Amino acid sequence: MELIRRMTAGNPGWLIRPIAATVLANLCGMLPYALASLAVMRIYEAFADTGATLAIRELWLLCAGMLVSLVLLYASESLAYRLSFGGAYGLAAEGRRTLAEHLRKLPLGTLMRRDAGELGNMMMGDFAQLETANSQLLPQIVGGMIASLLAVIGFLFLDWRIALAMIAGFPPALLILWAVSGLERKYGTSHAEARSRASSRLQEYIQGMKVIKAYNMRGGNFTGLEQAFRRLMKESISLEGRFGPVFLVAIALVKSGAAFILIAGSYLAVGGELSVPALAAFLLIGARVYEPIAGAIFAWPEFKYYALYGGRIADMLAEPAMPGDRPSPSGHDVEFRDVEFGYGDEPVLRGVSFAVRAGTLTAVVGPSGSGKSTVLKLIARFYDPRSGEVRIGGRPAKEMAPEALMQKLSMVFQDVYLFNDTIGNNIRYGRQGATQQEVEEAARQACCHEFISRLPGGYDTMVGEGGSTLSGGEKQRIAVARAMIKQAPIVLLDEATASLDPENEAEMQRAISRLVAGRTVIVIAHRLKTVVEADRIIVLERGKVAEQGGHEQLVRAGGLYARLWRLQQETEQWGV
Ligand SMILES: Nc1ncnc2c1ncn2[C@@H]1O[C@H](COP(=O)(O)OP(=O)(O)OP(=O)(O)O)[C@@H](O)[C@H]1O
Repeated sequence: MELIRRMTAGNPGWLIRPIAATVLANLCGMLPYALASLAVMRIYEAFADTGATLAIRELWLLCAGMLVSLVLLYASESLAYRLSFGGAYGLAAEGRRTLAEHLRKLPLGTLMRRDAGELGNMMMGDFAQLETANSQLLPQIVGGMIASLLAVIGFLFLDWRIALAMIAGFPPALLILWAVSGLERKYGTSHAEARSRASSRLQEYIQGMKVIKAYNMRGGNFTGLEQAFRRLMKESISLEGRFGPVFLVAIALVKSGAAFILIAGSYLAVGGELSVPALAAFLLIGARVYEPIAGAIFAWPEFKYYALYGGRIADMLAEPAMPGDRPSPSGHDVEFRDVEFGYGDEPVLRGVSFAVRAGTLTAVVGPSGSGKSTVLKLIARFYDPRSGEVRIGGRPAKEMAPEALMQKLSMVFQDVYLFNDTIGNNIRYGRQGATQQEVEEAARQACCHEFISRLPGGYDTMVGEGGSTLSGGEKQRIAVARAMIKQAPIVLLDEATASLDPENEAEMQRAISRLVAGRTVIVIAHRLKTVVEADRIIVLERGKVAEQGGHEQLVRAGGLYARLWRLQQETEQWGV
């Protein structure tokens, strides 16, 4: 059951029809042999000295039955083939959709614990392994088992002694397979890990190509990648080398049953207890049974190996989604109450408390690493605090459905990500279903309409993955347009530190002043103007609120803010 759960990534229903069709195909596969054996027996009885006459009509009927059974065999096998592939690919498509949806609901912390390439591998590679396993290996295994079971049951009715001879090699074969299954899982897990690691390292290598070229990196810089490939090679050889011979022995033992049929059958035939055609029929059907079992034995370890990938997907799906199902409240104020938080063991925010009134502008300042971005991430519920509370509109954020909370928030972070889609659609991600006019209006407000209109494809121009075809300033303004079209009442903003050219800088400032007008704004401030105009300034130092208040008040207090202020006047930048 656990194996099925893993192989179907939690959706076993998808395999019922393909398995039923495979069973049907195997039943149909036995039919021509059973009818042929019956015909041979009738002919033998007629010519042997038994006094029976040859029933031509019955023979014709048997021949017709064989023809029909061949047609049925073709029809059922093609049905099983279609359903197996349809089921396996449908299962993978549905599984990928479910996993993508689930990832969206997970806390960012859960995702961050994973290796960068692992989720991509899981989404494409692991599901591809399940496709192969469910479309090719599973029918082979199920078919093999059904065929052998039916043959053994049939033989038991005809002659239990022959049936026992037929399966004489099964118990030692099963014993061997059972004995190695623990070891096989161990080496299989190790191989799957090596494969996934090699894939992640390769992905990292390709993604970092810009830096690799820029710094002319080679040789020793890629020992990690080389080691990952070397380990994969060793694990592959070890897996095949260790277990291949074991399976060959198990198959030889199973097939040794044909020799036992011959010995036991000959003995019975000499004693007059078994007719020669019955012996021939047993050998004919017996040989037909061993092939699918051999196929199943070969497919089984591979299938179990793929189940490791299914297990990784099932484990990911079992990761708890972010809790909270209440709608967001109507208020737009934000409050931190004694918030403690850390990404790992080390605390990053330590007892942070502050309140932001609705419709005001609050600037968060502090030295690099003091926890400013973390504060914004907790408001957006990328993470939940370890203790204390983040409250929005007077209610704990962690009780709210993440989707409901997101409708209240617009975010513009420094590392703007644009999807590999048109510029228009990238703005429309802010509000699905927005009309072209609304998109253009948002772009005008965000001071990017002009440069978009100058592009050859206008709003239909494709943006490279990650926004690689646009300048830093253009990307930021598109992000502002995306936030603008959302019309959310709370805006979280991380001002750009990267210096833009004066024209871009002025446009960006204008775009942002339009975005924040009349909203609750919490901004990581890097610019003098923003700090001075803020209704309230929160000064963070090593994860604690060192001071808070208005600009004049904090300058007079002569604390950290006053020091930062003096430094800022020399460097023109906050967050020193
Ligand atoms: N995803 C993460 N995993 C682990 N540690 C993190 C993560 N993000 C931030 N940190 C750590 O948390 C601390 C606070 O980081 P944060 O980004 O909130 O600081 P910041 O004040 O915004 O810094 P900066 O002004 O340099 O952007 C830092 O020590 C940082 O190394």
